[in-house]
Amino acid sequence: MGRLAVIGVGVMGEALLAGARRAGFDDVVVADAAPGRAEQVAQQYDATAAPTAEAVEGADLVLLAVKPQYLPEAVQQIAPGLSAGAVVVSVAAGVTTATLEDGLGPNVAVVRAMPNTPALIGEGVTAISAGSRAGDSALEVAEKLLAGAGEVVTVPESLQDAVTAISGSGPAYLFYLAEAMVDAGVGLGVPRPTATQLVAQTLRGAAGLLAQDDAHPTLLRERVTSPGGTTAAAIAALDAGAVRADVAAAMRAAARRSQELSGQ
Ligand SMILES: NC(=O)C1=CN([C@@H]2O[C@H](COP(=O)(O)OP(=O)(O)OC[C@H]3O[C@@H](n4cnc5c(N)ncnc54)[C@H](O)[C@@H]3O)[C@@H](O)[C@H]2O)C=CC1
Ligand SMILES: O=C(O)[C@@H]1CCC=N1
Repeated sequence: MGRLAVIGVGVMGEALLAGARRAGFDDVVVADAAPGRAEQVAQQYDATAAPTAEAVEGADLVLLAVKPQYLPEAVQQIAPGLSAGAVVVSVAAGVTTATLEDGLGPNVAVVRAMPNTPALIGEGVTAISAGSRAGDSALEVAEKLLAGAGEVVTVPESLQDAVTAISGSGPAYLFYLAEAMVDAGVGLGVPRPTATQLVAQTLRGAAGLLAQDDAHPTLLRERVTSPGGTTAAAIAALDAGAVRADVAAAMRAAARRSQELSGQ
């Protein structure tokens, strides 16, 4: 599998590193700008810590997991040390493969990826797109890396802003819904720990039903909704509050922000 370098081991870098270890990558170097962070993560995942510029030396595969705002600096640091033919996978929201290719030079293949935080428990989903110099073998190696963190789908880069709005930011929408449900449950008199347990297991169970073959959200919702019953009353209140339109507006805002980040 060759050597993997992970540049930036914050929330997402650590989640994908855990996945990479599960997928069998056993020669891993990690770097982070925060003092002591790389050493701590290296110890936890049986990897080696190195400064950013040195971490990529001899690496066949490089995972870039720093915030978009800090990416130009990280790219500048790693470009001189990259091996010819290395594959660089970036998870930075809104940063195009063209921008990365400009900064990294002509000798590497770039793959843009949008993962999500359930990667932490191997239940993530990542959408990947090939840059202009990334052929099938580069996509395959990126897929191997990311498959340890969950499912992987390939999309044209033109859809990256949209998939960021769906699955990249998506877990936050569900946590937001969970917070609202717990608070409302407490408002209805249920103790907070019990309300939290009920909401968490309801989301887990509903997600399990949705993940079954041929599952359709509309049919699943209809199965819960008895004529003249409690669910019908709840859904009518959601519709009166235009929640469906609000979800669409929220996702358009996320896609727009992803696009804005491309211009920065
Ligand atoms: N958190 C999420 O749900 C998702 C995040 N992403 C993307 O993942 C990237 C990382 O996000 P998070 O992990 O949430 O951020 P984070 O802030 O938790 O981690 C970023 C890490 O990069 C380190 N860093 C910054 N500059 C560096 C440099 N030059 N060399 C080495 N390390 C450096 C920071 O010290 C930090 O530990 C972002 O580009 C974000 O767009 C993508 C999908 C989902
Ligand atoms: O909020 C963000 O910008 C990152 C990208 C997708 C999820 N978190």
